[in-house]
Amino acid sequence: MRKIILLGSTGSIGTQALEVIDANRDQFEVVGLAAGSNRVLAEEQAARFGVQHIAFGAEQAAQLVRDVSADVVLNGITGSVGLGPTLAALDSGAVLALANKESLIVGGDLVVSRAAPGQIVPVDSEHSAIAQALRSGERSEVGRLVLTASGGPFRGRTRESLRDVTPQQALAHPTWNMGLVITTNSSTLVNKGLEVIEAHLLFGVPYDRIAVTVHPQSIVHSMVEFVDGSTLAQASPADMRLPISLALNWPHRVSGVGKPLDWTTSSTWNFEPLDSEVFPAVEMAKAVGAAGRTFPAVFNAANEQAVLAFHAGVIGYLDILDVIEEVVQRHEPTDLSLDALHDAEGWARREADSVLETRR
Ligand SMILES: NC(=O)C1=CN([C@@H]2O[C@H](COP(=O)(O)OP(=O)(O)OC[C@H]3O[C@@H](n4cnc5c(N)ncnc54)[C@H](OP(=O)(O)O)[C@@H]3O)[C@@H](O)[C@H]2O)C=CC1
Ligand SMILES: CC(=O)[C@@H](O)[C@H](O)COP(=O)(O)O
Ligand SMILES: [Mn+2]
Repeated sequence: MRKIILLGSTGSIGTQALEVIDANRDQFEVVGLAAGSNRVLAEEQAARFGVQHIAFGAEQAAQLVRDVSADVVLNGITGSVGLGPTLAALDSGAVLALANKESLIVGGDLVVSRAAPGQIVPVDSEHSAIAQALRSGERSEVGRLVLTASGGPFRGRTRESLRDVTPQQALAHPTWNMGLVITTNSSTLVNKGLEVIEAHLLFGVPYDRIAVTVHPQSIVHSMVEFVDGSTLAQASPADMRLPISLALNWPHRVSGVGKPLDWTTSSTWNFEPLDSEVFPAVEMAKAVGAAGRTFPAVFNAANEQAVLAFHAGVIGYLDILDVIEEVVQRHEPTDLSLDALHDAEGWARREADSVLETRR
């Protein structure tokens, strides 16, 4: 029986994790839950799963992780506010099932160096796919990692046609049902940019050997290319319960979590290059990832501010990337420490607010 602490229990990842656990109560026991502001749902979940420890907000979530013993901490909080809980999970010795990619990206080497080998198990579908493909080969035989991107709701559009995009249109993801921030990030391709940095940090592959291809069906979740020209791809229907369950039970699979692909009817899988002129986010993320230090934290913080401003009707859709670019250009990086991160993020949020103020 694995004891699970679930952070972000009220969100898309959190509720799907509880579905997996509910269907496999003989394998998993929830010993702690943390949420943000949705107290009603969190308390209902605690009652349903007999959970005694419940926390609200990121600081309480980190304290919960320090106080309650668990085998696995699933971090499904949104945003870089998840960094404290991520570090607490690593310090506790539990396996960290990581959906909250932002904490790894902003923390960079601070997070990686705190983790024991194999302690971080990715929940993000692309990184779960890569982790699965890597189980069968030597690391020295890896040529490239190829991340798939759905392309989002605006695939094929010109930049000019995106000027008047509404929040509702940006939230119409073609293949996944996710929270507001990641869905918006998928539409701008910022999500894929963050995932390139995430892949570099998780798998230690340099940025010039991490590629992105657009795959609108979201069936192939990513691939590993090996030095002999062979490629291993992981394929399954777009259902996050699969990578969630694998991370909770790593390295073992949980039977019957999802439906396999249907081979009795015709289907087509497409792959196409990313249009980096219209969607520059991946190239921007590669540059900030390679520059390192406080740059990834600033990139992420500026994006978080811009996304909220877009949904509040303060800025237009194209302003999201413009705000990030301007803030990143103005940044003077410092070496990584928790204090430096705190200062850089605070600076980036204030700077983003002042840039977006000029675009009202
Ligand atoms: N959804 C998906 O399919 C995927 C998600 N991810 C990643 O997983 C993470 C969660 O995404 P998703 O589930 O979609 O997001 P949601 O917006 O659906 O859920 C976010 C969760 O985080 C909680 N939360 C927000 N702020 C705080 C805070 N300050 N302190 C504590 N908890 C907080 C929310 O609580 P409340 O609702 O109570 O306020 C909610 O439980 C993100 O990092 C995302 O990038 C990665 C791959 C796929
Ligand atoms: C399900 C998942 O892992 C998301 O991060 C997904 O990748 C988003 O889809 P995009 O490929 O559109 O960013
Ligand atoms: Mn993903």
